[in-house]
Amino acid sequence: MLFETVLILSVAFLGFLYFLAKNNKRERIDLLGKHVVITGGSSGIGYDLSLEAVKQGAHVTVIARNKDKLNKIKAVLEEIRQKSGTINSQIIQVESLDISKSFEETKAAFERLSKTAGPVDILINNAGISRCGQFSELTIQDFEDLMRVNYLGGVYCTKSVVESMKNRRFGRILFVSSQAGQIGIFGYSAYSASKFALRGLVEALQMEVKPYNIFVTLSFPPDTDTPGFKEENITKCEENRLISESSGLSSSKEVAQGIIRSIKKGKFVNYFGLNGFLLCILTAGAAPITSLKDALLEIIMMPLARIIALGLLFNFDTIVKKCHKNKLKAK
Ligand SMILES: NC(=O)C1=CN([C@@H]2O[C@H](COP(=O)(O)OP(=O)(O)OC[C@H]3O[C@@H](n4cnc5c(N)ncnc54)[C@H](OP(=O)(O)O)[C@@H]3O)[C@@H](O)[C@H]2O)C=CC1
Ligand SMILES: CCCCCCCCCCCCCCCC(=O)[C@@H](N)CO
Repeated sequence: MLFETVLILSVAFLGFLYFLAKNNKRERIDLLGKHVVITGGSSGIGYDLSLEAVKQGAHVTVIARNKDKLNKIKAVLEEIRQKSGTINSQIIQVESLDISKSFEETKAAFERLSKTAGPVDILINNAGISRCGQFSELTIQDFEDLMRVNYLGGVYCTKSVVESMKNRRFGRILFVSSQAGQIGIFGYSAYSASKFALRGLVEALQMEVKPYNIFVTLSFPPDTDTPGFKEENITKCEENRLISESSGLSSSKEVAQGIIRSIKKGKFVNYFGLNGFLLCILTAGAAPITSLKDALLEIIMMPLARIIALGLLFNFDTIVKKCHKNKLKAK
């Protein structure tokens, strides 16, 4: 009797999850002929994203501020297009724009860019900056700058494309957050907050745009070897370096390829490596279900992820204590 009850309940539970997963099914797409806009596409992760998108046959628009860097990436992209020689009509364009300055300017730029390469099919909100330092050392300007670029910049760009996506009943939007947008760590009070903000935005936005066949993805890369990362390291405090190192260092190429894959599948979250997987389980919260397998893994593994996180937090506390002692000694 007990066996039968457990069996019936398990089947009912699996059926329920299967129904939920099916209800959230996301159509697979490819990039061929799509208009892909990449913010911050002139350096680091964005640079490799632009390369990958052109290789896969998309019309590519790169947005960033510095014109020299934009011209360089444009030349590289033109060369790839010529080598692959698949479609000569593939459009490549660059636009010098500060995404954090004003919504009106951003909107006008997107209107211009859509006239030449067609309405935006895929928007990759990648441009971002980082400032590392203890809360008492960071200035109010730091907090405002990070929020303006990492959060509001993404809002302005997304608002510039979402109406047209809704009208066309098609669109994919990805936001590059960070593992530091899943957990807060020493030195990242300003940075983590600006990346956590994206989570709330994306959960609400996804719920609103799902009926229009628009899917939104949050990407959580670990430390990645880029010009931005090298610059960040100059001022990085010991505590932050030691804690961040526990999640390893990725290459911008592997991160870019992972991001493109997850956009094509329409995943809600995009992670890298075992730590990235565990962090997504730990922070699944109210993330929408995208497959039966993912949902089962989350349900089964959440307690384990919490236990590992507690052990890790203990380790981080030890690092902070040690650094604190060393600083007192140095004084
Ligand atoms: N590298 C890492 O360790 C990790 C990075 N990330 C995130 O990934 C994203 C890319 O990082 P990464 O490749 O290291 O960055 P880089 O500093 O190497 O490149 C940043 C790009 O963004 C552009 N950009 C910066 N500010 C603006 C702005 N206000 N308006 C328009 N474009 C801007 C830059 O061009 P220009 O200066 O000419 O405007 C550049 O093209 C960021 O969101 C970052 O937070 C997440 C996890 C790890
Ligand atoms: C159950 C959980 C286990 C997982 C362990 C995870 C360890 C967390 C380490 C945090 C790494 C933060 C990297 C930030 C990168 C970044 O955004 C900047 N470099 C940007 O320039």
